[in-house]
Amino acid sequence: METIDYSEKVPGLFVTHEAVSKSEEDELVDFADTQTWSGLGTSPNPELKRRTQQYGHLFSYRYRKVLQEYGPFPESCTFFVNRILENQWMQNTPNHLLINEYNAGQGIMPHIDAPALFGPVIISLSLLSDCIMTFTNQDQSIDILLPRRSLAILTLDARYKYKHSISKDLEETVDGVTIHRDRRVSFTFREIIAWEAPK
Ligand SMILES: O=C(O)CCC(=O)C(=O)O
Ligand SMILES: [Fe+2]
Repeated sequence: METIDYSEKVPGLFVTHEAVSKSEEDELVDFADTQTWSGLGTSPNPELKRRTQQYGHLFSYRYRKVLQEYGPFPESCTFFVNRILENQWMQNTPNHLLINEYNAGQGIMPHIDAPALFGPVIISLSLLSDCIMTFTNQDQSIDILLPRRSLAILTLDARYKYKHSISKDLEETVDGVTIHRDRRVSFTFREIIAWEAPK
């Protein structure tokens, strides 16, 4: 594992390479593929244009609030939750796991994860494919390579001031490195701090 500090480009952004091994990557993806995916017309969150799974709690994209507590994370993920705490990637035990699947040609629009609902650190594990995450802040746009099996750690400005997005492009270049997008599965761990935003 090696952590790259991108703070000079995007304050509060870190990327830890090889956060999981190849066999752990297989284990996590195999687990996800034995479970039911939602999105693309399937509830909950049928309106999403990509397939997702949620553990710990159920967040509704439509209503912008947490709807239900599911209980502990699946057994297959506990090794990684332990690693999160051992490395202090997050201070508190995550209570929400969002699995996103992006097939080639799928991305995610620029957004900031709801500041009122999710805690100060958002971490996202990239599996199966490299991708570029773009951080935008007013007129700045910074492309960051998230290699397969790396963990992106968003804190401070990277978490609260920059929007993050993933393009739909099948081929992209960052810092002279060209990547080819394939199916990507990400595991995003967050801490839910409130079920809905104060009115
Ligand atoms: O796929 C990722 O790494 C990021 C997902 C994300 O930004 C989100 O679901 O809020
Ligand atoms: Fe996000």
